[in-house]
Parts: sequence; C-alpha cells; structure tokens
Amino acid sequence: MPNWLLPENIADVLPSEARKIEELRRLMLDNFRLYGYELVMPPLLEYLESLLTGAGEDTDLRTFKLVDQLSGRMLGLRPDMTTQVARIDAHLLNRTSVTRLCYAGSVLHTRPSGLHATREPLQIGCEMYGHAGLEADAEIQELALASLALAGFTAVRLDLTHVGVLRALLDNCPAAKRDQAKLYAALRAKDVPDLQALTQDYAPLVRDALLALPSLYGDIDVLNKAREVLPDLPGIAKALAELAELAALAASAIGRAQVAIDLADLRGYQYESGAMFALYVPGLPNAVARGGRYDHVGEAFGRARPATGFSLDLRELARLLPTAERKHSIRAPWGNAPELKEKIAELRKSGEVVIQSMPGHSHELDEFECDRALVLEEHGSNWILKNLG
Ligand SMILES: N[C@@H](Cc1c[nH]c[nH+]1)C(=O)O
Repeated sequence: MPNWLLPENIADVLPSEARKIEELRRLMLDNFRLYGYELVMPPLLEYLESLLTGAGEDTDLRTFKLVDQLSGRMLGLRPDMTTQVARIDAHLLNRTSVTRLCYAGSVLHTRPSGLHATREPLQIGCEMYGHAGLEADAEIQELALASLALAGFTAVRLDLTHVGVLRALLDNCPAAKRDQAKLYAALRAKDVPDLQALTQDYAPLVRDALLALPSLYGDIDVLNKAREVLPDLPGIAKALAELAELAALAASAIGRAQVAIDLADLRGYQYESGAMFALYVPGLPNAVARGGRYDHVGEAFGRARPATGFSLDLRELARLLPTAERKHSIRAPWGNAPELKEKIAELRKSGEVVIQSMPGHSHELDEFECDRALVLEEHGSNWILKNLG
C-alpha cells in the first residue's frame, strides 16, 4: 500500500475547499459573537467516562478510544462537542445566569454517517444554558437559520420533532421501554413492518400510537392530526403545544424557513430532552444542521442546567457550495530593494494579495489569479501596477 494513502472517509482539505470552509467558519463565529456567544475550545480528547457523560449508546459506538500512557486510563476522541461544552458550563464557569457558548473544531467518528460522509466533521455550533423557556430554543433556531443564510442557503426546510411524545408512550408501556433502542432505530428508519413486529404485545393504545408516528409528517396541520390519533397523555399534549409555538417562531425568524413537523425523526445522540430540529437544504437528503433541548446532560455532570443548542458540519456545508472565484492578486518580483519591499507591504496592508515570484518560477496558484503585476516604471525608479492579460 502506498505510504501516502489516508484511511477511508478521512481526507485532506485542499486549498480552494479549505478557503471556503475557513471563510464560513469566520462568518459564523463572528455572527455568534453578535448574539453574545463566547467562544470556547474544549480538548480533542478526554477521559472516556467524561466524554460519554449524559450521552447515549450511539455516542459510545461512535467514539475512537485509546489508552492514556500517563494515567493508564481510557481516553476518547470527541465525536461531538455539545457534551464537552455542557461540562464547561456545569463545572468550569459556575455561572447561575444565562450562559451562551460557541465552538468550532474537528470531531471524529469511528464510522461515517453515510457512504460518502467524512469521519472527521468540522463541527461548529452554539449552546445556551440556564433558560428553560422556548425563547432560548427560538434564539438557537434563529442562529442555525442565520448560519445557513450566511453560507448562501435561503430555501431551507426546518423539521421539528419532540422527544416528549415517545417518552410519554414508553412511560406508559413497560414492554416498549424494554425495547427502547430497537424502537428508536425502527422509527428513525420509518420501518413500519419492523415496528409492527416489535409492538405486537404492547398495550393497544401505545401500539397504535407508535405505528402512527412515521406518518405524522408534514406541515403544521400534522399537529392537529397528532392530537386526534395520539393518546391524551400530559407529556404528549405538552410536546405538541411546544412544537406549535416553535413552528410559529421559526416561521418568523430571521432567515426564515419552510417549517415541517416529523414526529418520527429521532436521530441524534440520545441526550435530547425536548423539542429538536433539523435543517435541510435542496438536493441533500441528510440534515445539514441539528439541534434541540438537552436539559439532563448538566445534571449528569452534577449541576442541572436547562440547555439548548445546535451544530453543523462545516466541511459538509462547504462541499455544497460552488467553488469560490479565484482571488485577484498581484504578481511581484522577488527583491531586496527597500522601495520594492515598502510598496509590497503597503499593498498587503490595503488588503491586496501580493505573490512574489521565486527566481525561476512564475506559475500562479490555484486559489489566486494574478491580474496585475508590480513593475518598475520605465526610465524611473517607482514601482507601479500594470494590468495583465
Ligand atoms: N451536537 C448535536 C446537535 C446539538 C447541539 N446542541 C444540541 N444538540 C448533533 O451533532 O446532532
């Protein structure tokens, strides 16, 4: 095997793609700052048990593990930054007021989430702690939509769901609770035959409700249908009321989206505790951003705090965008003359890209197109710009 091959679903990011990703990262982080989100940088690896605190079995399976040579303990490479940020809020900041944090960094997955998905997403996101009301969820949704708008996506669909519906059903049926993991999987896949087989000996009320969930998908009217076909349990009524309110808020948010309800969409890391959302853009079957409420993670860290947030993969998002236009730049000779150096410094200070040709090489770089050259004025000693081509 050639020694320059990389593992499957792991790739280098080459110049023009890297530029797109970096520009998006800056735009989004700057926007988070305008809403008062403070940047944090959690470590790439942690003790496994802290990384998995409050997270589900999915997270465990997705985590690369290794042994720490210093402590002999098991370490994990983060598969998701959300629980790390919850740990920071719970233990390091110790604030009682509302805390807004944002982050951007690589995460690693043992298996790709799709055939062509990377195992090293570049996760960026925002988390808000300390407010249990829907206002916090609405702000997070608005930020997620604004992030996609910054990347140029305007025709966005926002799917809303709520873990309260399934929770209420499980709490009313011990057999369903026992099969929880299998039910999640069947619902995620909208696999009705599998659901039928699984639910055979459940209480009829719960069985009918579980079988109805995959079809409870569509515009806001689905909530009325859900009220008709789902049992009248307090948890379900509360979840549906919250979804109705969030749908209205999302429809009026900055960078507004077309809103849909999908009561069987339960993808995630199994730490969610309330309303959840996923954002979709045309041409891509998978969600480009996900978020929602996860009030119990802080509690697992020993300090209960309401929590809500969203994250997205910048690599995936950038892949959907057209290649950036080549940046116009200036070609300059290499030289030690103070006038030349000053002129080049002045141009760079004003934001121009100035590329000095190395002796014997004059090729242009992929990302840059030299449309001007810095040349010495004929019969003079001034450096002037000359248009090329
Ligand atoms: N980190 C979650 C999304 C999320 C962020 N905050 C809350 N939920 C994910 O990648 O699916």
